Amino acid sequence: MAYQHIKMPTTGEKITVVDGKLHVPDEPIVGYVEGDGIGPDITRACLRVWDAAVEQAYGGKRKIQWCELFMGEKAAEIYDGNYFPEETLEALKDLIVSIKGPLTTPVGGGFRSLNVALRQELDLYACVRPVRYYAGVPSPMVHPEMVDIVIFRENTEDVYSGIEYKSGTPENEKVAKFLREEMGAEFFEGAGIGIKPVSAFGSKRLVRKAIRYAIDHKKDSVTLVHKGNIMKFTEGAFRNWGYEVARDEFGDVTITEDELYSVYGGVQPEGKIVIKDRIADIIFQLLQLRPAEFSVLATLNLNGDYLSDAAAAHVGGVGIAPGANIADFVAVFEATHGTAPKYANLDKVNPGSLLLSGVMMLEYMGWQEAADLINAALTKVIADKTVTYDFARQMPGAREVKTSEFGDLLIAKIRGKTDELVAVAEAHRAQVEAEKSKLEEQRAANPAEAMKDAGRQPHAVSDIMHKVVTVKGDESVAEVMHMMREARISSVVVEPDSSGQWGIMTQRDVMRKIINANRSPARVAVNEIANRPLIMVARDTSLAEASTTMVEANIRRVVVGATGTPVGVVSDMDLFRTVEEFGWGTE
Ligand SMILES: NC(=O)C1=CN([C@@H]2O[C@H](COP(=O)(O)OP(=O)(O)OC[C@H]3O[C@@H](n4cnc5c(N)ncnc54)[C@H](OP(=O)(O)O)[C@@H]3O)[C@@H](O)[C@H]2O)C=CC1
Ligand SMILES: O=C(O)CCC(=O)C(=O)O
Ligand SMILES: [Mg+2]
Repeated sequence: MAYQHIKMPTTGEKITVVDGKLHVPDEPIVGYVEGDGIGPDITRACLRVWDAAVEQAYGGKRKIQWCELFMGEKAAEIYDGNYFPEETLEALKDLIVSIKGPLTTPVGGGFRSLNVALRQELDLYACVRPVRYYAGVPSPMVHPEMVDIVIFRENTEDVYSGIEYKSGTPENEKVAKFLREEMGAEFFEGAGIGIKPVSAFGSKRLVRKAIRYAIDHKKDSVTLVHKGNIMKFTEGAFRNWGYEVARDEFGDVTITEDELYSVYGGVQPEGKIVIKDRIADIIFQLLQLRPAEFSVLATLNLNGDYLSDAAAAHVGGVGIAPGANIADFVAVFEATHGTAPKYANLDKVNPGSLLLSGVMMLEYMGWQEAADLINAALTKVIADKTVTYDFARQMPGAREVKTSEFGDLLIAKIRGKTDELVAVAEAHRAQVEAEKSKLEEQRAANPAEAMKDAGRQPHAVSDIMHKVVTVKGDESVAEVMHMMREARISSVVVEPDSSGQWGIMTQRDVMRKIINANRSPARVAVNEIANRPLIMVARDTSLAEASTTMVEANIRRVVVGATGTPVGVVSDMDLFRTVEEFGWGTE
């Protein structure tokens, strides 16, 4: 394509997709947009640091060929009032990987957000925002080092879809009339109306990406964040679709939080990722008070927007909060913050957020060595207490430096010794791991307590069931009695007989059919005294329904089945204990 104002570098090659994988040449052409407000200041500093890191890491063998693209106020000047020229969109698609500074959006009127438009036009459906602690960064938290999360925010739907009808317009009146007269909705006269579309397609592809990330980066959990108690068919559906993706597409590597307690006694099995969910309001508190319990969060668009700025505050603020907008391959990296107009052109703000977005970009390109150098240098410069105003005002004894000076200091570190810096990063990782192991030990020692602690109330049999122990029908009762005593269990499930019926043998059966009958357990096969057919209930059976089943069938335990196979058992004692522990009923 012949560009009007974009100047493609004459050296370097474009990044391509070959056999479903990103192919990055040694001199890739990468797009960048300066952005508005503080954008030019931070972009200028970062370009120098990224180049220095690449040069240092690869001794000149690799080099990024930058191509400036135009959006926002600079574009409007060059393209005669057009803030988002068509050729910028084409170049972003063509170059595949780009990075951008923040862009201004007017509030309450004016043009729609260019940032949101960009994400929708390129279908950059995942907004990925890591939030982690760099040693020495000022924080209002007691243990900021425990914050190590990655937010996967759905980036194309929700209330950001732009389906809004301004109060007083004919369109608003038409929609209001339809909602009132045909849908029976009630709301105040003259209300502005916004629509919140959330689809299975949009939700599932986002959660799929989050789970794949968790697998690739060995993360231990993915938390679905939603306000599904209130917005049942949008936020609640997002949660349900998230669990569906995990179960249907990643069933071999994921377990639910329910199963963590009910099947695995709180001990996370090796290689399995726990899928859990939390309601959106409480997640803000949980991230502050119990950050070690979270690693990957999957959120809808609005919740993710709020949560990423709030989470950033735990580890130094938005000045150090990076992000990426990613489709299947095309990716546009950008800071979490905006244009901070009061600081524009003062050479004052922290370039850390854009800088670390560039680190994510280098990782996306597979240039990990350059990314590591920047991470390490940043840790060291912060440890030296030479920081921009935002950190300096919170760090006693710090020396405030300008944006450009901060860049110079980073470059000096990148060109200096880095072993020491890498050791700091590793020590941090070890500390986070140790905290997670401690939590796991606590969960395993007392799952009910951990469940209560995590704010979870058991509702269904799957929340409180124990894993079933299965025996063969031709084993002798004596052998199975030994095993039951050692394992401290009061029942076993018996494999299907010739007619395909599962059975159960309990301590009570041994009392009634062996001891009372004066028979020798060594001479009797389990099949002879097992009860068939087995009464099985589904995993989502409520505790009240399970209790009714036990009372009506005059049995003391129910077996929980999934697709016809027993997976757990719940006894009357389990119900008793749960009610005693967690309380029950509303009257
Ligand atoms: N992706 C994008 O392009 C985004 C664009 N925006 C747009 O940006 C404009 C301004 O939004 P606003 O709500 O003020 O939010 P901003 O994120 O631009 O700024 C809010 C405050 O955050 C702090 N801050 C932001 N960036 C930095 C930095 N690099 N270093 C240190 N501190 C920083 C400053 O805090 P303090 O005052 O305490 O020093 C600043 O006043 C709006 O038009 C908005 O639509 C907003 C978010 C994202
Ligand atoms: O587009 C904007 O102006 C704001 C977007 C935003 O806040 C975000 O993506 O985090
Ligand atoms: Mg935001």
